[in-house]
Amino acid sequence: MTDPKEHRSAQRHRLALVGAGVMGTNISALALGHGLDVTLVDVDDAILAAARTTIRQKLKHAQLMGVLPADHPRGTLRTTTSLADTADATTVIEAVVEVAETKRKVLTEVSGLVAPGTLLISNTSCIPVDEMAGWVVRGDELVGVHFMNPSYLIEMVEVIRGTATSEATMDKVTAVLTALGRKFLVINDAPGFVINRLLHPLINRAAMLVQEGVASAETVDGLLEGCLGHSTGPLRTADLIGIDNLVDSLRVLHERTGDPECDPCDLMLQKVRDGHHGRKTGHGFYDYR
Ligand SMILES: NC(=O)c1ccc[n+]([C@@H]2O[C@H](COP(=O)([O-])OP(=O)(O)OC[C@H]3O[C@@H](n4cnc5c(N)ncnc54)[C@H](O)[C@@H]3O)[C@@H](O)[C@H]2O)c1
Repeated sequence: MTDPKEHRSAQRHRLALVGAGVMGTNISALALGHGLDVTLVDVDDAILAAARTTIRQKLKHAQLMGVLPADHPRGTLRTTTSLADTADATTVIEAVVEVAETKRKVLTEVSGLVAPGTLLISNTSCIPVDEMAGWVVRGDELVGVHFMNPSYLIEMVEVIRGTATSEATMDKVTAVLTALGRKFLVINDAPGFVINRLLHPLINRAAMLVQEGVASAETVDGLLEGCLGHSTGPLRTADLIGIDNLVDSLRVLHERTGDPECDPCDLMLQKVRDGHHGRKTGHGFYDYR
């Protein structure tokens, strides 16, 4: 049975999510499944209609996998194209594309709309929190939370504390992540944080091996799964993340670290030009059609 205290705690949070793509739909399903009401914002109604279908499928999947609180009443989903509808949220999660200019616009506008004390989370993959803190009205209320994909299946998240992030903000993010049933580890700020500073160059290198004809995608993944115990190889992971998002994230990393391993390889760039972005378009390193 649902613990009434747990349910009341979920009702205390009003979540707004900006960006209804791969991660916006993942985090919405996680939140709704844990009883939190969600306002989901994106730029047009067609994206929001597709997102509603995806969220329904993800909730069904999460339920079948037994990862949602049993008998927990679901939260309510509201979708909108107006950022002004984030104004009454207690927490806003930004999950738009990994392009600094887009994140800057959204974060600046949202931070001007919400009341002081509203928790601002960015689901950034690589853009440092300190960089984003300069774009918002109250940098101490911003924190990075790197939710994993699929968000409802992977319990652990990476929390990035910026230089300005206050203790009160850390208390609020702890409360939200607890309501979402997530475990977390806190790290200091840096481009790509821990996970993507390690994962993204690995994926780039794996794609380079395919590009150079050393091995097929299946073989690269098969070796990392069979020899190193990865649950899914780097190229299947690339298809799940979205190759367009990976290329954007690698560019962010390359610009900010100068690491040549983060310069996106030709094969990934070609896949983006061809519209082969991975699972979300039906084709990437593998065919899903
Ligand atoms: N894909 C992953 O596995 C993954 C994992 C962790 C973190 N992230 C990060 O999460 C964020 C979102 O990634 P994604 O994979 O969901 O990207 P996506 O491309 O699937 O979705 C991004 C969404 O943002 C929307 N958007 C763009 N500009 C907007 C605006 N001004 N207002 C409202 N919505 C806007 C787009 O229409 C799109 O629906 C990125 O920062 C990414 O790096 C991604």
